Amino acid sequence: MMDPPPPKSHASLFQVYLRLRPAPTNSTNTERFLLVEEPDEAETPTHVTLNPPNDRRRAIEKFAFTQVFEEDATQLDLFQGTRVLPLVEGVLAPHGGEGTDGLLATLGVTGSGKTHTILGSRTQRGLTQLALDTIFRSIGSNLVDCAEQPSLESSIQTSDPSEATIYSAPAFLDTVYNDFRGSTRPGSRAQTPMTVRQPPKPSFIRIPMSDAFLQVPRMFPETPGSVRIVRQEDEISKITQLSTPPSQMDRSKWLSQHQQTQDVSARPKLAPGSSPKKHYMAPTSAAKSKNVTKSSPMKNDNATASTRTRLQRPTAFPQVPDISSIRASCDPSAEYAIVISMYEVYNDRIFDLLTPPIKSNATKEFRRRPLLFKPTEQSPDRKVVAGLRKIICGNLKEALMVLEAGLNERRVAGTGSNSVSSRSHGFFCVEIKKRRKGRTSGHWGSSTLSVVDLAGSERARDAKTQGATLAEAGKINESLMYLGQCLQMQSDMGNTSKPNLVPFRQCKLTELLFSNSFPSSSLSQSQHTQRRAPQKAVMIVTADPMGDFNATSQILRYSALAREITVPRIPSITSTILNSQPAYPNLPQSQYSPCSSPPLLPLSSSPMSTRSQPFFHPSSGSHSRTFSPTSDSERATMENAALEIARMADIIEKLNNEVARESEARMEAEAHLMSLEDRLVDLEQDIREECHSDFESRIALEMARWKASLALEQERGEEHWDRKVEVLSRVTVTDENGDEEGEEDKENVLIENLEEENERLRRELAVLKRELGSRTPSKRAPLQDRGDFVATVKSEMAGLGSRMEELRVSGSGEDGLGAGGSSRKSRAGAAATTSTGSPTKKVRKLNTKRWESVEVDDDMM
Ligand SMILES: Nc1ncnc2c1ncn2[C@@H]1O[C@H](COP(=O)(O)OP(=O)(O)OP(=O)(O)O)[C@@H](O)[C@H]1O
Repeated sequence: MMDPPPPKSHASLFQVYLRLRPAPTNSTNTERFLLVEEPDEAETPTHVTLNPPNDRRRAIEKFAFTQVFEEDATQLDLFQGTRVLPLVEGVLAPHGGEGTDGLLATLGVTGSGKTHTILGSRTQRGLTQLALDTIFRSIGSNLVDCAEQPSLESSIQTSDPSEATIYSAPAFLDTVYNDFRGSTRPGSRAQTPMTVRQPPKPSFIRIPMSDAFLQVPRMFPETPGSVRIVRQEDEISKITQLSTPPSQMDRSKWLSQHQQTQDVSARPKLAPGSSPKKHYMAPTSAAKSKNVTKSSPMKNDNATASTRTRLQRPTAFPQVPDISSIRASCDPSAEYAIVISMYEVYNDRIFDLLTPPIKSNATKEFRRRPLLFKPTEQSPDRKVVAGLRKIICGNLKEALMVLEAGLNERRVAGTGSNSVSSRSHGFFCVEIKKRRKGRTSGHWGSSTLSVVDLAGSERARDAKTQGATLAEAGKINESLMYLGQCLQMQSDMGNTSKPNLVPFRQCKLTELLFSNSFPSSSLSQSQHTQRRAPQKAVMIVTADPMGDFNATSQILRYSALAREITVPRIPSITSTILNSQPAYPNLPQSQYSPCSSPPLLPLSSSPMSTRSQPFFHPSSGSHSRTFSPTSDSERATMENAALEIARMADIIEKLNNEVARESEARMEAEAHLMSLEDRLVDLEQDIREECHSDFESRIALEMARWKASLALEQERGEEHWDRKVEVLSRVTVTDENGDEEGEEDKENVLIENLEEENERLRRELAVLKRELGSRTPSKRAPLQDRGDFVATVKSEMAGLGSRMEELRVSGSGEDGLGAGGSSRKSRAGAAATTSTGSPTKKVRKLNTKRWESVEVDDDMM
């Protein structure tokens, strides 16, 4: 017998429970590969054996869990058996002080019943609803009332370490549901989504998300990947079972009431198993948004409120199982507030499920902003999901409606393995805020119960997923692989409080699940904040004992608290030989049985796998053949052969496992690659759009700058030309003045020259006269006789005379006094010159006296 599972008080990070689901009604698989080991009397089962179907050569594995729940276990059994109550008490902290965080998660292959366990079904409450019910009833009158104390909202907001935005439930629900307050309409939990024909996608329909609350159409605008798609047949079958469970009321009455409110008759009735032909879907939010006119009291929602579709108000929730007798203790000296938040981890990013998506300017699509898991100013030592929207709930109904609103936003899709398959890891967090009673301004301490519905691991081949859904599956499998590594590490280490031994920082999911499992060791821990106790965590592994063998065995391998592997039985011929006489004299006889394999050591390295007792395939022993070796040597040969066969079988098994692992890893890698490609395309698109808008804004800026500088240049150019023209005109005026003066100067120079000439001639004349006077009378020839002299003097005098005349004419023209025949022409020219000349121009006048005296002298001669 395998070692017992660790005691319940064992300090593993997670208590791990296994729940087996009943076979689905449409299951064709009849071979059961998971067998529950009979417990000792008065004990609950804790071990299961995994028998490979149709292949007796494969190893038989045995797994230990904290407890195993068989197919007939009810939701209440789970609630009590998985010890949810101590988790609730941990967060309520009945003995004062800060509470202990609790984590309740489900893990399993797709379709194995995780969501059913944690969130329930149409008729049954899940562990989440049961935990909420317990919390509200246990706190009772110690719960604060936001309606009575409006300041509560802000005081809780101030104490919240996660940069959250906090609202009261009525304010939030007003923006989400129609007629939240007023309606008395007898509602059913199963109102029919509006039907819309949608031919292009024939095999799926879109409906609101939760099984438990099918009546609500989508709250927020449709976003890629955020729709819940289910096969119509499932949906029809669900709808026909909605509202009050038929077991609780007369079926015909229920049906007639149901038909009144649901209009089911409008839809085609499907035979069981027939494929859907017509399709309906909830109206798109864009279409519905036109009807939304009521203004929202919530900040930032007004912009989006107009584009959001409101949900139909649920009026009834399942009441089964009834846990009114179960109550957790709470701190009577404290007052409590219950604050709910919801988020999902999708493609390794965290998205708030209670904040509506925002329309992107670039892509015009509604998108959620991913949130960060980080330390904040008020929580430097612990990472928190920062920036969530949190809702203060005053009663169970409000909490359930908030839960429903969030579930509506969670990503789910129909796959080959599950018609309503979760495509993200959903986190539902109930924060218990607590402070001393009567301290109206006191700080609110807080501890959280997180309920996690993990997405199921799946094989692409079985799930028949492709494109984005396959890529999602790749991400899901990858994160579950990391989770598996962490869980394996905890089971291998037995008890580990050392965070560095558990590789939980590899992805968001494991960070969120494990980071509160270790006591904070941060040096930066504030003096005011107490060192928090590590969270208490419960993991419920769900499995279908007749489902996918490979996927189930893989999940069991890494989630079980302990594991033992036994090599397959030796062929019956060998066992028969060995039967006749013990072949292993060193081992006790008690370890053999007539049809057993040799006592090979288990293969697992798990601490619990060191025991040597093998366990056997149920069918072994029934095929024995007798063979009697004749001698010792034959017997020895046969023994060796048997050992060799066992060794070979072991190697083959290992190789088979290796191949299975490798092909699984390859598929995961391929899916991962596809998801990366998708992200790359998205990223490229975003970058292109960003560049485009950036480029456009730069061009616009440059254009504006260019126009401004052009205008400036033009202005400067004009100014420049104006100045040039001005300078030119000034220069022209100056030039004109300069010309007149030059002309005057020239004339003056000419006159001076003439005067000098005149003077010279006079002197020459005087010299000649003196020379003449000093000669003898005989030699003295009259001047008239001297032709050369007379001619020279006469011609010079005539030249001088004419030039003088010219000057006179010019001077008289200036004065306007001159007149007479030949000078008239030059006077006109002079007049033309003086018209542009300076008015102050003065022409020097010839000394006519001297000229006249020359003429007198000439006459004398
Ligand atoms: N214990 C159970 N009893 C009755 N029905 C069950 C049980 N477990 C699961 N089911 C049914 O099986 C179907 C699939 O279960 P569920 O959606 O909970 O699977 P899941 O593990 O959450 O799948 P996924 O990972 O794809 O989301 C549902 O219709 C659910 O009602």
